[in-house]
Amino acid sequence: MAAGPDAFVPDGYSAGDRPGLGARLVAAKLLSAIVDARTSADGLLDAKGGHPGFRALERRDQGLVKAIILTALRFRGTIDRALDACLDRPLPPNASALKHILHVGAAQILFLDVPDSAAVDLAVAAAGVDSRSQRFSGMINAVLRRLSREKETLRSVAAPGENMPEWLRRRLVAPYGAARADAIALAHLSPASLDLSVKGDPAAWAERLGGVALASGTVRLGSFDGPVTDLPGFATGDWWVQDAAAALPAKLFGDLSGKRVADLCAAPGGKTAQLILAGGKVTALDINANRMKRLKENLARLSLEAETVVTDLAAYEPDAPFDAILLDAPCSSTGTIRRHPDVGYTKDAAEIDKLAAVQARLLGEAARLLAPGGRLVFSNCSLDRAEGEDVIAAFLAERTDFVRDPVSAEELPGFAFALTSEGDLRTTPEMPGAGEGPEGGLDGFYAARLKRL
Ligand SMILES: C[S@@+](CC[C@H](N)C(=O)[O-])C[C@H]1O[C@@H](n2cnc3c(N)ncnc32)[C@H](O)[C@@H]1O
Repeated sequence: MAAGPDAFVPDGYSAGDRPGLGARLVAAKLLSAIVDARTSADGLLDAKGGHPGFRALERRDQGLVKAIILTALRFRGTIDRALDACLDRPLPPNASALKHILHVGAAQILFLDVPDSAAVDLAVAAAGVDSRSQRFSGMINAVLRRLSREKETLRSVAAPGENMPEWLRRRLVAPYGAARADAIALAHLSPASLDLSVKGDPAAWAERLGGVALASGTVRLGSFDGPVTDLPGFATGDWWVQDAAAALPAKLFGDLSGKRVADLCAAPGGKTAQLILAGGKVTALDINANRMKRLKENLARLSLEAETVVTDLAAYEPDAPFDAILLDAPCSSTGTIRRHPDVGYTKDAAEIDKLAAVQARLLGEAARLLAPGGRLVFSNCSLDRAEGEDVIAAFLAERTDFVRDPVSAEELPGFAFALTSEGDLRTTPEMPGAGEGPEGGLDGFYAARLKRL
């Protein structure tokens, strides 16, 4: 039997006794798993494979837990400051369970459309069933009530960088400067738009779905908060979800008609679909069998075909070299924080250095599979130079049989602003995307195109 919200409740008490309590207990528990145990939120907040407590909640409560957690992470700095302003004395050290209960309450009071009284009462009730927090019930009540009274002043973001974990801010200030790091931090506070890559006719799909067609062909629907599977064109396989920036690296190959193409870190297959539609005879490779299963399902829905191989790239020995290779390498994903605000709390600088070494190794493996004269695009969704520009600089310094093949503005209509002086692609979340207002924003991406001499 799956553990329900009662799994977090002591004997003799049922979370079901109090509507909404189960959702708050699960939210506090999962916030702890993310912040203290550095577990990825995606894995926990999955209706099928997620945390048992989350899976056991009603669909509506699952939506609430998701909203609470994403908001609590997005505004973690602001919430910390607001709570500090309402506390008479600092929280006791090691009172992590108490802190999560307060953050769950504060996220609702400051940023979500939940009656303040319910948020306060349920935080007090959540403390009542947690042996470590019981004795703080009175304090929680007083602090959250004060927060509710003063929320108009306390919820504004005091400094652009206050919601960005310090380690990440340091990593971004160095390459981008303080002003751009601040702009990135502010962009992280708004959820990303829903972007679709379409098999054909972006203008018609934009009109049909009520979105806009970007110059790159992406259809942007702005904020969307429902199951994408219900949208026209999903069941018929006319489009797939893909951020506008994530769709750019595969475009750097242009027409692939008649070419042997390898997508070497392929799953779940957004870029594989693009390579097939560009005319390539595509081999999609990935080390992860579960993710490859998703790639196959995605291609089947889109009625697209590729050869699929599940293996470690290091062990792959194809019959012949490839004319074009995409290496969309695993990375820290700091470019996707608008969608995944947990990344700032589950990753750190040491992990970035580790991933940079993995990327360098995978790039070496990809290079041995490319035919002379062939092109290789290296990409990933990190904002960090160590995982992007530095990997390519080190590779080119060592491999004199490869040169950079700079991308020109004409190749990426509407995205000239994202090209570096060396001809690489570099997007960051504060960039315009659709050009203006809330429709703006892009995931952070890096891509470099190389040519084998
Ligand atoms: C960023 S994801 C790829 C996303 C994909 N290109 C897309 O657009 O849908 C990176 C992928 O690299 C795969 N991977 C990591 N290490 C690998 C290795 N040594 N060999 C092959 N694939 C690997 C992971 O399983 C993961 O699916």
